Amino acid sequence: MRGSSSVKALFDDPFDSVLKPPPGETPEECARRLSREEEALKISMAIDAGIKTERQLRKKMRIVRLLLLGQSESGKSTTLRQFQRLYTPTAFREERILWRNIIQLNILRSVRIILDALNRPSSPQMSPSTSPKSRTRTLSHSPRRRRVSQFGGSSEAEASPTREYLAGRELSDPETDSEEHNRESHYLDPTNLEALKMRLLPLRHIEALLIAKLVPPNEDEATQLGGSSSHSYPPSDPSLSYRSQEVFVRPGLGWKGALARARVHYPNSTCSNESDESSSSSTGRPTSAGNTGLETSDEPQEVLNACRADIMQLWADRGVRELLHRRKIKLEEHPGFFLNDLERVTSLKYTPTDDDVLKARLKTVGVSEYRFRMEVSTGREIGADWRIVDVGGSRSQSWVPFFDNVIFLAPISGFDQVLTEDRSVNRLEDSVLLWKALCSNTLLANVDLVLFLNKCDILEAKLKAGVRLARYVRSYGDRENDLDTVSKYFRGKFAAIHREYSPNPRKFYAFCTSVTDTATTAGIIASVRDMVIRQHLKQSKLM
Ligand SMILES: Nc1nc2c(ncn2[C@@H]2O[C@H](COP(=O)(O)OP(=O)(O)OP(=O)(O)O)[C@@H](O)[C@H]2O)c(=O)[nH]1
Ligand SMILES: [Mg+2]
Repeated sequence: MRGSSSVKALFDDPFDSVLKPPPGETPEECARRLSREEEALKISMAIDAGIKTERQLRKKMRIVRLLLLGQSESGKSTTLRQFQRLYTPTAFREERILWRNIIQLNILRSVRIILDALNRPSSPQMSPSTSPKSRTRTLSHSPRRRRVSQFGGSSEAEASPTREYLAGRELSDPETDSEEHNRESHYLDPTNLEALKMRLLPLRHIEALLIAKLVPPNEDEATQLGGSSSHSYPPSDPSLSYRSQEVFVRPGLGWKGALARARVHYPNSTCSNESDESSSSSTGRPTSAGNTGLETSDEPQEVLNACRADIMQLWADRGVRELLHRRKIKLEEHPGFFLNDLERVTSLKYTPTDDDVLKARLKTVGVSEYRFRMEVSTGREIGADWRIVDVGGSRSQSWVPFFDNVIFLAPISGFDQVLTEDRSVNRLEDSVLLWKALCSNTLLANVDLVLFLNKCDILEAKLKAGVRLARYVRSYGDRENDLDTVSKYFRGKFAAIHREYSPNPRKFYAFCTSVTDTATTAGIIASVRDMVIRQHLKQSKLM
């Protein structure tokens, strides 16, 4: 069968009929035809040569592949944004407006944390009625649990949380009392507090609206509410599970596109006062209705603007500050904290600045690759095409093993904090373990590692506020408790691990960074870029 079909194929060659000379061709016609064919062949060969040259050029222009690693909240996506800001400034500027929705979500999260603290009874050991300081002089406290709505709306307005709030009036705390803040702040009257909480109910609707806007329809799993962050260490109160969920995106779903396109229709848009914990995030999630939605695209900003005075009053309230302090909730240290910028960020004409975009928090889950060609000339043409891979931080080490360069981010300010995903693990300890695993990875044996000892600004603020590193890192001993000494100490420790665990001797670059700071980070990123390009040139044997 096979033989007969191949013989048949020879006779049926479609080229035969097309290429054979036309019947009755004269010698002159034949000469003209051959000349035309020769010309066509020359053109075809020129095109082939062009393609070959272009291929060779592309081969020469190596693609820079850079991997960002580090635990969740270490600053990987922020570092990526810094690259974008520096080397694709036009795209970065154009996308700034899309971050407004993320910043709105960040504000809503902060407000939710405060309201949850107000609505939620504390654990017995944290309550003022049982804390040693207050045992003799506060109101009695019932730890009975109640159902509360996400944004206020307590069904038992006079239950224990309000009492705890009131109890704060009778307590004095040296840390909060001495602050300048106390001169201006005062305690809200309980009735006013309840009224304020009610006025903030529309925020619940707005949060659901924004989540729907962020995620296209039918992709419910793409954006979820994850755990809380920035718990103090050691975890003194296991019941401190205030609802501080966080929105996160999976890569490749184009959340920016979704934000740019979506108008949202919320079927039951009245703000109910029912106490349903799950209503805003999952079951009550509004559905996107493309551009036919009822809401204006600016509705979240309008609502935030209308609630601005109330949010400011809530945040300035002395009772709230004391309650948060007792619960060890350091809101200012949470990523995406904008409550001190409310006047500006809730104005109707607000457009995020570069700094706002870097400060905003949007958790990444999974592995996302950002491809770009540097808009800004680097002085060398080679290595203009970059692929930066941002591995959504988790403690799992499922990162892609083959990369030319790796930046590892260790947020050294986390020495007194625990991980969001495992509250029994200290953040610094986790970073050290990840670094050790990275250094000893044989697949990355020939890759030079870059270490960013990140969040140095937060570290400095902590040290200046009197938090002693030696309390958490015993080996630190009685060295000076200042940024310079502490960062040198950390650098030495990380360098020693690198030396000990690297399969082969290799170079090691360490920088103390605050990647939200544009001025200092620009220089560091330029050095990293040059270093990465140099390495590629070396690998291409061009140097
Ligand atoms: N103050 C300060 N904030 C920082 C610094 N680096 C990052 N942040 C903030 O910390 C938060 C977390 O940073 P991300 O870049 O989202 O962290 P990530 O490593 O990508 O985290 P995942 O997406 O969970 O893996 C953001 O709100 C940043 O603005 C820093 O050096 N200083
Ligand atoms: Mg990220």
